[in-house]
Formats: sequence, C-alpha cells, structure tokens
Amino acid sequence: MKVLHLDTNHQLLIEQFAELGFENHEDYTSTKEQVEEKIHLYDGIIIRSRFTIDQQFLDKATNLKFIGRVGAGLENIDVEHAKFKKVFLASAPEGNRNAVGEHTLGMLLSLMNNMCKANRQVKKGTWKREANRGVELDGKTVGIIGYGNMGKAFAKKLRGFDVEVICYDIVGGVGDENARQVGIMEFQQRSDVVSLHVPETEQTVGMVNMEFIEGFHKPFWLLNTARGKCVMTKDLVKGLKSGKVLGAGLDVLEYEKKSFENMFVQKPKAFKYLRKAKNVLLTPHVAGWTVESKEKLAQTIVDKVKERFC
Ligand SMILES: NC(=O)C1=CN([C@@H]2O[C@H](COP(=O)(O)OP(=O)(O)OC[C@H]3O[C@@H](n4cnc5c(N)ncnc54)[C@H](O)[C@@H]3O)[C@@H](O)[C@H]2O)C=CC1
Ligand SMILES: O=C(O)C(=O)COP(=O)(O)O
Repeated sequence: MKVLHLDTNHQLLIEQFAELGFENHEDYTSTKEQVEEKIHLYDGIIIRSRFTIDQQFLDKATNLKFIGRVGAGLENIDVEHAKFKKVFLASAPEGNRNAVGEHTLGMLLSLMNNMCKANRQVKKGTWKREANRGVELDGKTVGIIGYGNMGKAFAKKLRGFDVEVICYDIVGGVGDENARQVGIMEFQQRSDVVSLHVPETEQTVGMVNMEFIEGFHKPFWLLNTARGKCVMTKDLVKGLKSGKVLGAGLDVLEYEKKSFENMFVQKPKAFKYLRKAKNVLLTPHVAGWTVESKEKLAQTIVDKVKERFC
C-alpha cells in the first residue's frame, strides 16, 4: 500500500506503517490542487485538517482505499461520497476524547474561579480578593449538548463533583450512568453550565444564537470545544453584555479557518470584545491537543487500518 501523509503526526504512524510493509510518502506543503494531480497514485491518505477532502478530491483518488483522519471531527471530509466510493474512513475520537474532557473541565473551573483574570492581575502586582471571589461547581447542573465521544468524556470527568449532569442530543437513548438525557425544554430550565460537543452540521451552525441564549431560565457559563461556527459570536457577546451568559470558555472560534492566518489582524468587532472580556477564556483549538493524545490518535489509526487491511 502506498500511503500519502498530508499532515504531520506522531512518528509511530510512519514507523508502524513501514513495519506493516506500507510505503510511506510525506507531503506537508503541497496545495490541494497539487495533491489532486497525484492522488491517483496512492492507496491511502493520512490527514488531520489541512485539506477538505471533497467530492472532487475523492473522484480524482481513483485508487484510494482508506482515509486516516487523525482526529475526531469529520467536518472536512465528504463522508457520504467516501462511503459511495467504498473508501474506508478511519477516525480517532478514542485518541483525543480524554484530552477534550480534561480541557473542558479545566476551562470551566478556571472561569468559575476567575483564574485567568486573577493571574493577570497578580502578575501585574494587583492583589484583589473580593473581585476574584469564585463560584463553586458543587450543586450546579451541567448541561452537555451532543452526547457522543467528547460529551461523554466530559461527563466522566465530572463524576467526582457533586453536580447533576444532563445531556441533550438529537439521537434518543444516549444517556448513561454519567448523564441523564433530557429534552431541550428541561435542558434550558436546569442548566447552569452549557457545554457544546456536537459536530458542525447544517443544524448546529449558529445553534447558540440569541433565541437559544434567551431560552435559558438561569444565567449560564458557556463552553465550546466543538466547532467555532456552532456559536454566533455576535449573539454570544450580547449575552455576555446582558449577563445572561456568565462567562465563556472557547477553544474554537467562528473565525477559524476562514481567516486562519490573519485572525489577529482582522479583529472582527465581536472578537475584539471576546479578547478584552475578563470572563472569556480563549484557547487556540487545543482541547484535544496533548502529548498523550498525539500518540493515542496515531496508534488508533494504525490499529484501525491494520485491522481492516492486514
Ligand atoms: N476542540 C478540539 O480539539 C476537538 C473538537 N472536537 C469536536 O467535537 C465534535 C464531536 O466529536 P465526537 O464526540 O467524537 O462526535 P460524536 O459523533 O461521537 O458525538 C456527537 C454527538 O452530537 C449529537 N448531535 C449531532 N447533531 C446534534 C444536534 N443538532 N443537536 C444535538 N445533538 C446533536 C450526535 O447525535 C452525537 O451523539 C467533533 O465533530 C469536533 O467538531 C473533537 C475533538 C477535538
Ligand atoms: O479531532 C478533532 O476533531 C479536532 O478538532 C482536533 O483538531 P484538528 O482539526 O485535527 O487539528
């Protein structure tokens, strides 16, 4: 099998593929158009999220037998067309779900305890205790939207806390010992914390808008480690200004990819607000990006490809 690696990953992926007798080719710089010209030569590709693997790409990949997506989200792959072309699609949510669970919990506790704000103040020589009085997670209701790999990983991390965990999902029967599945009405009635773990789809783009925010009975903390476009930033800013949203932890931003290279230059108005707000915590899409996940993601792909083809 000739495999084209289009994104860098843990070295074990290349090493173990070589042990399986695969021929590894690495190309981390070509454009999508350049890759499309030679993609017919390969049996497999390994990607993270540098390219969108669309219908055109797949149609040119006439020998393609598998795609290894070294990550969880499949937003950058035309999954239906890959299925139609009988291309085996291996993704690796097993590899980064624990990292996402830990990161989400970390963001929540940091926000509730003003850790980022206080850290900045103390380093500047300001010692304010009352202004940094925290709020405890104990006794709160944590609402998870999208109860799949990532949502479940976050719920698992909450087990040691005295909290009620509820989840909302379009698929029924997903609740488990860590989270009780509820309808959207109850979800909006009870949640003190709302954490998004849905994929980016037609239904989830702009899911967190004004109507959604206003629908909650209590002010709430918002966490988004899913995809940036699930939150309408302008509406989130309105929610933060009105106090309906107590704080937000965002690992992903609406502006990601579209203006990936120059997002700090363009500074959309709403983003400017997020950058200045003391109750907003931003991380650069690293929830699933740990030393351990890098290895686990690669190993998961090797195992799945091996099981299928060797
Ligand atoms: N920030 C990061 O580093 C990472 C982000 N992600 C994001 O997390 C997403 C979720 O990943 P997984 O949990 O592995 O996916 P999954 O497919 O296991 O779970 C997603 C869940 O969302 C539900 N869902 C879909 N549409 C919905 C809707 N409109 N309303 C309510 N529920 C809905 C599905 O039924 C499913 O249960 C990925 O697609 C990716 O966008 C994943 C890994 C790392
Ligand atoms: O696994 C996922 O879905 C992720 O979001 C991880 O980030 P990536 O897009 O692979 O750089």
